[in-house]
Amino acid sequence: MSIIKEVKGVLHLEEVALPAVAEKFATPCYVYSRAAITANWQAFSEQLFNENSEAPHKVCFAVKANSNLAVLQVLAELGAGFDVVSGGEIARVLRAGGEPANIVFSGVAKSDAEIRYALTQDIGQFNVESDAELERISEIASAMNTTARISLRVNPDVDAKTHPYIATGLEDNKFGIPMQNALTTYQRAAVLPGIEIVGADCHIGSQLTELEPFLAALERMLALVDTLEENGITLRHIDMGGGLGVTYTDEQPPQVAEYIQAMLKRLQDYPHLALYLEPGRAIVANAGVLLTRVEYLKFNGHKHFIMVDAGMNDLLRPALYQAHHNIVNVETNSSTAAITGDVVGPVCETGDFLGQNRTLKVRSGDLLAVKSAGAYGFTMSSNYNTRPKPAEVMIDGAQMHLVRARETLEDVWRGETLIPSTSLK
Ligand SMILES: Cc1ncc(COP(=O)(O)O)c(C=O)c1O
Ligand SMILES: N[C@@H](CCCC[NH3+])C(=O)O
Repeated sequence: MSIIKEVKGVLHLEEVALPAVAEKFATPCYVYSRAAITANWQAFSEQLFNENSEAPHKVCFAVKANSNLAVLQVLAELGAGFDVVSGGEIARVLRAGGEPANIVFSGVAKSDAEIRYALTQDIGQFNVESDAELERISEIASAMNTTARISLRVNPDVDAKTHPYIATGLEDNKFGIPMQNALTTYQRAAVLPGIEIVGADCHIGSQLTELEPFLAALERMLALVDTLEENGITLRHIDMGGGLGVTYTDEQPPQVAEYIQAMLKRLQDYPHLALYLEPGRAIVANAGVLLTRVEYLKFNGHKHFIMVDAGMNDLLRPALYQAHHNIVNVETNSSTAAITGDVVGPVCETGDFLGQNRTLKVRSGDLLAVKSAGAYGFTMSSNYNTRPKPAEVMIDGAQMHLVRARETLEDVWRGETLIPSTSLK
């Protein structure tokens, strides 16, 4: 869903003019649209939760994409489940009103404390990523006199055809249990105390723009389901992870309906199996922008630089994955000539850019919007260069809610202490 509208030369999110947000909350600043998050969620829920479906399908929002409490609250109120990867993310979901039973817990290195916390909160299931983790969950659950519901996260060895840093389902990746070992690990899980097998899980990567890798992974997972069945292990659901891509520039990922219907069609032969999904990016990426202001323009004789007040510490994706985010003027600027140059931040790194080779009509003081910044934006931000993290604002119709205040310097160095002074002798 396109959330940004131009009204008389000024960009709006829902009914709010973006310059008003910048004026009130300063820049840089993340701005999210509640309506867009809701619509993106509904695209999933309409496919999975309709009158024709009786299977208890679940959509578990991948919290790592955007863990702002208000974002989680909006989704919890819509009935979302949550895919988490840390004890901290479990705590956030609970704080935002999410149901423990709707939480699935992924991650390759869950600590004792995290496992204990998840069991205490009685979360829906652990997505177990190794034999060693399975043994540890069994020990802890047994000692706590409880049972952990588990799925094994299996690595289906499918090429997701995405950036290598965000492909997770290849043999070489650290994620999941190799498919050829899955039966043995399930058989072990079946006899371990404190363990209840409920499903199987995979996640092959992020920002997938083709349907084919999802369907290839599904085939491999269903072959595993058959093998398990032959060996007396019956699953209740199959979790196909997240990964559906979005349009940053001209990508044409499958529509949510097409993606889900293709999987449901294949699952018709398995009426007892519910489908779980873990979308992150598809729910929030295009529901948010990063607002930033131009500080200076510089021309070094052969190249233009547009220096803005947001850097790689605020939005890491361009530096880390050479990701392309469209960058646009918030107010039409007709009085200035266009320049082509790199949009760079204040951080002392050559890789600190938000966009390269962009053509914009800009002057110092102009407001820019970095689009599609709602996923893996704020959640990947840092305090590098002692830069306070930006504010986050949720737009809801004509209202703007500050849902996270910009950090102060005290926030940035909280917990640090000085050592007693040493005097020179
Ligand atoms: C286990 C797991 N589930 C879900 C997701 C969400 O992925 P996406 O944001 O691409 O939907 C990820 C991130 O790649 C993940 O690692
Ligand atoms: N952080 C990545 C997505 C990775 C998802 C984690 N498995 C991105 O910004 O595209």
